[in-house]
Amino acid sequence: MGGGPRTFPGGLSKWQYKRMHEKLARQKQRGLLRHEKQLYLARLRSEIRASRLPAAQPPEGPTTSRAHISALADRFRRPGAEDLWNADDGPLRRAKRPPTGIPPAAKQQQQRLGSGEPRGGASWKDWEEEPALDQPRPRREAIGPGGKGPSLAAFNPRREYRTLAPWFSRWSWCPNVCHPSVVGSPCSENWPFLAGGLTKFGNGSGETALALFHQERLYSVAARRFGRKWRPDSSDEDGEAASTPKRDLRFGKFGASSDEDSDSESGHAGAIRRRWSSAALRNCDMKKERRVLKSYEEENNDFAGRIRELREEIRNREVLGTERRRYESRGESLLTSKRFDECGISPLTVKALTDAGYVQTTVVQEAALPICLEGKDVLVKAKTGTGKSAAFLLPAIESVLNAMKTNTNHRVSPIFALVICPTRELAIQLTAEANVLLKYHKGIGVQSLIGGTRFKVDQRRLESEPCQILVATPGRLLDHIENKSSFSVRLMGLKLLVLDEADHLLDLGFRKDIEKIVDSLPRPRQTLLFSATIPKEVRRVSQLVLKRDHIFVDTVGLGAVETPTKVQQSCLLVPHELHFHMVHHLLREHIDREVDYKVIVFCTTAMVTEFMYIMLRDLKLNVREIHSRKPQLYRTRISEEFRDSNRLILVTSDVSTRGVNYPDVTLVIQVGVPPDREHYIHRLGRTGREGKSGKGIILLAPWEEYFLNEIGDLPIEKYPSPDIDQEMKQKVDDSIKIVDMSIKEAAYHAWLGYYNSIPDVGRDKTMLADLAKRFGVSVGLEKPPALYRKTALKMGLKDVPGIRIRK
Ligand SMILES: Nc1ncnc2c1ncn2[C@@H]1O[C@H](COP(=O)(O)OP(=O)(O)OP(=O)(O)O)[C@@H](O)[C@H]1O
Repeated sequence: MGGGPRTFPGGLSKWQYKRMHEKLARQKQRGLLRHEKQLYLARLRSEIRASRLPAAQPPEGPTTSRAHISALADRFRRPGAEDLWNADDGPLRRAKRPPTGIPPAAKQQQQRLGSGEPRGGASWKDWEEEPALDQPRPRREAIGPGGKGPSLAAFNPRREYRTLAPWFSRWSWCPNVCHPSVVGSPCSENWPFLAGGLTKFGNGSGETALALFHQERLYSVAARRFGRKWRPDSSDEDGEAASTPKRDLRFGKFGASSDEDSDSESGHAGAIRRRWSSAALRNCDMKKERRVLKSYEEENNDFAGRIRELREEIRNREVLGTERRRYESRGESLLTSKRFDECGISPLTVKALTDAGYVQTTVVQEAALPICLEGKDVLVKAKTGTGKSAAFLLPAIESVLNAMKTNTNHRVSPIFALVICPTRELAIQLTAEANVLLKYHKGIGVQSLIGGTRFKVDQRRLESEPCQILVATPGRLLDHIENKSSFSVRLMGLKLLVLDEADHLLDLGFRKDIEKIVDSLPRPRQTLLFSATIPKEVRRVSQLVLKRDHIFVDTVGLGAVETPTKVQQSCLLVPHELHFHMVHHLLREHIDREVDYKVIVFCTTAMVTEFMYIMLRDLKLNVREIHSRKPQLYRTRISEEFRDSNRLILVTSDVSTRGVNYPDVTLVIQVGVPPDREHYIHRLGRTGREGKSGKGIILLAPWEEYFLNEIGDLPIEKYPSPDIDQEMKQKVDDSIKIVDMSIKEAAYHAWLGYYNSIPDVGRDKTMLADLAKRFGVSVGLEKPPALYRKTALKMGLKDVPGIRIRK
């Protein structure tokens, strides 16, 4: 006889029980197959629909190499695209210049101008003469003409880009930068020959010469990507590039994943051209085609046209520059003179906006709305609290209105607009804001799909109530896509996708989920990406979700301060042992000064947040907590309470870092290093919203001071170290004592895990263990609590002195 019980639940015999389970498994399998089939059919239908609407499709068929280069160049010419340069883009091609330091094309241009020849006739070949490709190239001089500064030929982007970028941006925002009156500008100091050349032509021809210079740089990079044949002399001053084996003919540098990079086919006579879909991020969505390289000159002979385009672009930049200066001269007032009724949005939406007190647009709304409403893909960067939410919700509503005109015969309406954001609080807030804007649009519904609620309840709500706009967090959204075929079918009608806090969503933590989600969405759609911070790496990845011809709207500006100017920022260095005392002191001080105080205290982890909350509550402060370990209903209730009240302190973790709009926050305290610069900016951005003033203090232990290098460009002052009187210190110590030992231990473990994940700290495990011990002492632990062996192994902390392992 086999082992195990002889009777099974329901009085079934072993075999009956087994058969019942097999039957259930078969049913499940069938269900899954059915689901897959539905998904497959839905995709087929969408493909067929898309093929019947050729105008809405991304361009098909092989692209010429010229168009490819031109597309690359286009990206580089967009305002703010300077930060797309890779560190290894290589040096510029050597430009042959007369000793006067004036570029040859510029010189000819000058002559043509003198003789009345049109400016647009300058040829690319005039500008540069390339030595024979297989000939050894002369080593470039390090000093520019006249020995005064670096020459164009000596320009090494790896080293010089940081110098050049602010100059470029200043030039791009300031049409007169090359005028003789600004000879002392960075342009003339760093690039005397260029500035000299440009000033001689006055403004207009300076533009052309500079455009040529710009184009030279664009094309040298494009050509370098195009293949070895067009790579310029790679030996730079330190000879590093020359000694490094270069990868040959390769395309698709933008955002190529590592396995794409290691494609062994590259490096042969034919180049592999890769075309990314605008919708999906996976390899399977990539087409490979072989083709023979044409000579570069053959493909680039319409230079007059290119120059005209570049001049057009420069003019646009000047207009944007004027706009920006106007904005700055208003003292960063949030609102512009443009009203919503001039934006081309539906009158019913305008009515709802007026009811909500929105009459004029904010700077970001003024800049982004027309482009979004045109149906273009957009990447928008604007400071925290400047009204980005409305800037994407309004186009979402418009796209639903447009879609509903043609899609009327559905029993359950498709989801036309999908907004994805990283946290539940933000999703709830956006849903509420969208509801306000939809006040007069009967029959259009917005719903949220977030974790922490019951799947079945969500499902019923989605099916029974109107939902043309969906605001979701990635995890729960993916859950529905993977487990509910009818939901995936509804998404097949999608017209607009928005990623709010896009940099965070495209960051490693969320990237996989976002890839899967984007994969399951229809391709002909508009995509909008919004954030207050867009780091360079994310900018590259974002290009895989956006169409090639997307527009980058940057209301912050390259090199400008990314934080609200009216927020006073300071930093306080205090040993760990005094962190909690110091937080209490800062809060007391602020409460005494501000009648209607509203403070957010950010802690590194959920458990440290809980510890801080219990301690401050015991110290009789009016305090609330929100973190990931609290149930969703509780989080929502506290979030609403904090939004609507004053004289309250919210202790929270990173769940409140991004997007959440709590009006009139007077102080933000950040305890410990944030995971990165972006977190610092977003946390700080909870105050000083809508152009109001506020204060931010970051409290660090002396060993955490290294983080200040990451935010060194922000206007942060040193906070004078306050004295904590003995009586207060004793009170805080007493409150620390009353916190439950299990919470203290959990806080220690969480702290250790958090700092272990920060590369700058987690590298040196012995030091980390020592610092964690000090943190443990600061929360009242006499000795560090033991870790599970498995956890210690995972964290690389096994056998590290100071780390105790549970027996
Ligand atoms: N046109 C407008 N007129 C008046 N107030 C506005 C306007 N647009 C937005 N606001 C207000 O500005 C505040 C900030 O808006 P919002 O939350 O959209 O900022 P955000 O840029 O998305 O911030 P974050 O980067 O933190 O997500 C909100 O209180 C909102 O009501």
